[in-house]
Amino acid sequence: MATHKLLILPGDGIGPEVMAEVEKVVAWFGKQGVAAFETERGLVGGSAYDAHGEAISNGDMALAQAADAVLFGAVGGPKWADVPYSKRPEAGLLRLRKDLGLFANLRPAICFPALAAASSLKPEVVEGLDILIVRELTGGVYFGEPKEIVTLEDGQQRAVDTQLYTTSEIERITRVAFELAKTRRNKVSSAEKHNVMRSGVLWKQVVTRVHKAEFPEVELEHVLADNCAMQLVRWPKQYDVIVCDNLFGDILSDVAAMLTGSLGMLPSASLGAEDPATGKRKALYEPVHGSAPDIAGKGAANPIATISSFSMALRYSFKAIEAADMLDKAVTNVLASGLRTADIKSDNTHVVGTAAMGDAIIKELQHLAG
Ligand SMILES: NC(=O)c1ccc[n+]([C@@H]2O[C@H](COP(=O)([O-])OP(=O)(O)OC[C@H]3O[C@@H](n4cnc5c(N)ncnc54)[C@H](O)[C@@H]3O)[C@@H](O)[C@H]2O)c1
Ligand SMILES: CC(C)[C@H](C(=O)O)[C@@H](O)C(=O)O
Ligand SMILES: [Mg+2]
Repeated sequence: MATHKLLILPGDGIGPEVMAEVEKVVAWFGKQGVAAFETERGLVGGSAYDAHGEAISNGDMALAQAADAVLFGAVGGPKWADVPYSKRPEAGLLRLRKDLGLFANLRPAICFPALAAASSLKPEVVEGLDILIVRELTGGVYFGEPKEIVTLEDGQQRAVDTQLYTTSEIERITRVAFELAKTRRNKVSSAEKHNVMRSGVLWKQVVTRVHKAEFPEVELEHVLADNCAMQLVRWPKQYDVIVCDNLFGDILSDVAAMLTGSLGMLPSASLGAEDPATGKRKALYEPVHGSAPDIAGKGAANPIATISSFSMALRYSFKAIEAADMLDKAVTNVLASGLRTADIKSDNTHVVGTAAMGDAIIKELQHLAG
C-alpha cells in the first residue's frame, strides 16, 4: 500500500473547525486501505504569528516541502489587523504558494442538484453547472516588484503594486487549462484585459500561440475579464474552463462560488510542475473561502469546500480516482438527503453544524463502501 505524507495546516478562524472534519475523512480512507496517510500538523497564518512571530515558520515550510500534499484550512482575522504587513496571516499562504511553486490553481464550481435552490441566482441558471477556473497563482500583481508605499517630497504617499507576467509563466498555465479542457467539454475561455493592460496584451498573444501550436482541436475564446464576471452571473453554463491571471482568478472564483450556493462549497487544488523523474508534483489543497471571522467558533461553518479539496488531493496527488469519486458521491448524497449547513439552507431542509455535516459524510462513505 502506498504511503502518502500529508501536512495539515488548519490555520485560523473556521480553518481548524473545517479541518477537523477533513481529518475524519482522511482517517476513514486510511482505515479502508486506500493508502497509508502519515499526517503531521503545522501552524500557518495568525496562529503561526502568535507562536513564532511569522505567518509560517521555516520549520513548517520544510515540512511542506517534504509533504506529498499540504491540506490547508484558512488564515486571517481581525485579531491580526495591526501586525506588520510582511507578517500578516495571508503572507503565510502566499509564501507556501510561491516557495512550493504552486502556479496552477484549479477551482471547480459545480452546482450540486440539491443546491440549485440555495444559489442567489435562478435555478435554471445554475442547475447542472460544472465549470473550472484555472487561476495562475505565483505571478501577476500578487508578487510583482516594486510593491511598496513610498512618501513623496510633498508629503503625499504613493502606493505601487506591479502586474508582471513573462511568456513562460503564461505558457505553462495555458497548457494546464487546455489539457484539462480536453478531459471535459473541450473549451477554454481566456479572461484578461488586453484593452487596458500590457500584461493582458501578452497574455492574449501567448494563449493564442499555444492554442494554435499545441491544442488546435480545443475551442478557444478570449473574453475581457470584466465581461467574464458579468457573463458568469448572466449565463455561466456557456463556460467550461476559464483561464486567467492571479487577481482576476481570485475575483472570478468568488463570483463562481455564489453560483454553487456558497463560498463554503468551493474546493481548490494548487499544483506545481510535474517532476519528470518521479511523476510527482508539489500540491496544496485549500478551500476558496477564508477564515470567516463572522461565524468562527460557532460550529456553523460548512466543511464541504475543505472536504472536497481532499477529494481533489485523492484525484490529483494520489491518483486514487475511485476514492475521490466515492467522496464526491457521498457529498452529493448527503446534500440530496436534505442536510445543510446554515450557509446553504433552503426551505424543507435540515440545518446542522460543521461536525454533524462531517459525520453524515463519513456515514454515507460507510454506506457506499457496503
Ligand atoms: N485561503 C484563505 O486562507 C483565505 C481566503 C479568503 C480570505 N481569507 C482571509 O479571511 C479573512 C476573512 O475574509 P472575508 O470575510 O473577506 O472572506 P471569507 O471567505 O472568510 O468570508 C466571506 C463570507 O462567506 C462566509 N463563509 C466563508 N466560508 C464559509 C464556510 N465554509 N461556511 C459558511 N460560510 C462561509 C463567511 O461567513 C462570510 O460571510 C480575511 O483575513 C481574508 O484575508 C483567507
Ligand atoms: C487570502 C488571500 C491571500 C487569497 C488570495 O487572494 O489568493 C484568497 O482570497 C484566495 O482566494 O485564496
Ligand atoms: Mg479569494
